[in-house]
Amino acid sequence: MSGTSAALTPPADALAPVRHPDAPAPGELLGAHYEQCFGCGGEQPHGLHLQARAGEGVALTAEFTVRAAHQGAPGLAHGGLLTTALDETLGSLNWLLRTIAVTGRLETDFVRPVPVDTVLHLEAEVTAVAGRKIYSRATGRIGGPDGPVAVRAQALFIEVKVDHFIDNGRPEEIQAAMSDPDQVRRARAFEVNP
Ligand SMILES: CCCCCCCCCCCCCC(=O)SCCNC(=O)CCNC(=O)[C@H](O)C(C)(C)COP(=O)(O)OP(=O)(O)OC[C@H]1O[C@@H](n2cnc3c(N)ncnc32)[C@H](O)[C@@H]1OP(=O)(O)O
Repeated sequence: MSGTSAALTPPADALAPVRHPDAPAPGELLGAHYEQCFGCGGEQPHGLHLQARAGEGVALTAEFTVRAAHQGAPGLAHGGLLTTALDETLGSLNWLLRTIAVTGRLETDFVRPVPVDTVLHLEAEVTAVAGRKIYSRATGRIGGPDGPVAVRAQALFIEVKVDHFIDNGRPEEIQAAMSDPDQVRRARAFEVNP
């Protein structure tokens, strides 16, 4: 059984999402938005190391291999971890809009257990945009990109400015990020979204 709460249903005046002209080309890897990110960063030893690849329109695919460090029950992925993979995948969609956004709401259906060493094949798309609100959905399959659905999610992301992170993040990490020219360039490129 699954369902979607009213908060994840776009309003009648919501618009179709528009891929930004400078979005990565279809097939291109998006790379990490922050190297310390648990979802996509390369500097988190037990992180998901999720790799997302731009698709057509405002859609993408991603892969994540479940490791022993990601268990909940013996030999099975922790549900919260799978939700994290979905959150990261859905969040990556905002790169294609060139919009900085944070997760406001995320609903997950767990359909099948996911064993350790499984590659989770994710696909996600933005379905609608209403002002600062970005509606999206994602599916995770096992056994191959066309395998059975193991997890699916719907989400609402809310657009924010870079100041959201500067004002709320722990000062040590904010200062380190602000002194990294690559990180600043990535953040500012998003902020000048016309
Ligand atoms: C230094 C460089 C850094 C660079 C970093 C780049 C990194 C990229 C990062 C990637 C990160 C990866 C991903 C992560 O890990 S993101 C991490 C997890 N998420 C968060 O930490 C977000 C925490 N929440 C907040 O900060 C605020 O609540 C936000 C910003 C979301 C909204 O507070 P704000 O005061 O701004 O706005 P508002 O309250 O007027 O709401 C606006 C509209 O939205 C609607 N609404 C809001 N919430 C919900 C809800 N739960 N369900 C349904 N609807 C909701 C609300 O009704 C309203 O609708 P309307 O009345 O307009 O119709």
